[in-house]
Amino acid sequence: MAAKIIDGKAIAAEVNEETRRRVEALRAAGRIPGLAVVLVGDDPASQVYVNAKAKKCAELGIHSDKRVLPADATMEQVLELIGELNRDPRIDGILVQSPPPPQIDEEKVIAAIDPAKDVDCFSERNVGKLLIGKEDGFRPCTPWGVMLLLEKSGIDPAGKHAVVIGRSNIVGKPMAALLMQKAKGANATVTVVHSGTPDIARFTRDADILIAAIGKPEFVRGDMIKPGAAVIDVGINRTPNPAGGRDKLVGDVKFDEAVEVAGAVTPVPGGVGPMTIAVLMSNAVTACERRK
Ligand SMILES: Nc1nc2c(c(=O)[nH]1)N[C@@H](CN(C=O)c1ccc(C(=O)N[C@@H](CCC(=O)O)C(=O)O)cc1)CN2
Repeated sequence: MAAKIIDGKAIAAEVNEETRRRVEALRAAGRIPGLAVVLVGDDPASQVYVNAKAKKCAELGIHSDKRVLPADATMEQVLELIGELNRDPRIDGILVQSPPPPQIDEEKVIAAIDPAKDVDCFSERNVGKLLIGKEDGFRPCTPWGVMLLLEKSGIDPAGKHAVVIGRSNIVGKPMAALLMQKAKGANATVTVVHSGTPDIARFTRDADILIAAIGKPEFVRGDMIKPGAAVIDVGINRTPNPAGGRDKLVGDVKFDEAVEVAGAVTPVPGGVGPMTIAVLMSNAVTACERRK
């Protein structure tokens, strides 16, 4: 039987509706949440994402401040801008679109963001809070988006074997931390596999929940999936369109094969991507709600 297709757009719309209500309540109290989105350079995919963030802010009533620095911007310029945004009382959340150009030390830039405005949850302080289960930091956008997709699709990780493919700071590591947390909607037994793991399929075939975040187009094939598993595809890979025109988007999972084996699967596009932006919006509003 073909797998259930998890509709990330529909679930993101539910999350956004809740965020819109919170914005309305803040505005009624004379407060307007503000999000600053910093793009260094002109990477086409990053431009798509920052524009999508600004558009979603406008839809939800969040003030957005998009700042674009040239591809040859210096560390000093980026740090000066972060300092300005840290001090700006209209700005509750700040993010720097990743990846920045090579001359920019991303770790130093993240460290310069006021942790109370770090709505990406990339800073050492907020990642630390996440690891120890403190809830006064922020929820990492893509991994928390995955947790919501599971919850809203009726997939409870408790007692299940979750396998995360990939160990990036943005997705793999926080994803594993969230899934293993002793909390309602989590409590999974987690394995993380990565480029240094021999025979990845040996682990993925045992996964009740498989999260693919390795950045390799269609890496997960049907024969790597346990029948009935939930397969969440975090990958967004751009490949040339054989028919010409715009690049084709493919995930880290070979969708046509996965759909024949899995119990549930997310598509690309329209799966995890919209959730990333929905959680970011929610985090920006949380930052505003917390501000004295
Ligand atoms: N500072 C950050 N940088 C990056 C993050 C992040 O969370 N914070 N994540 C990714 C990019 N990203 C958000 O920034 C992101 C990626 C994809 C989508 C999305 O909605 N994708 C659509 C397809 C859109 C398209 O490319 O045409 C989908 O999957 O349906 C949203 C956000 C790396 N950088």
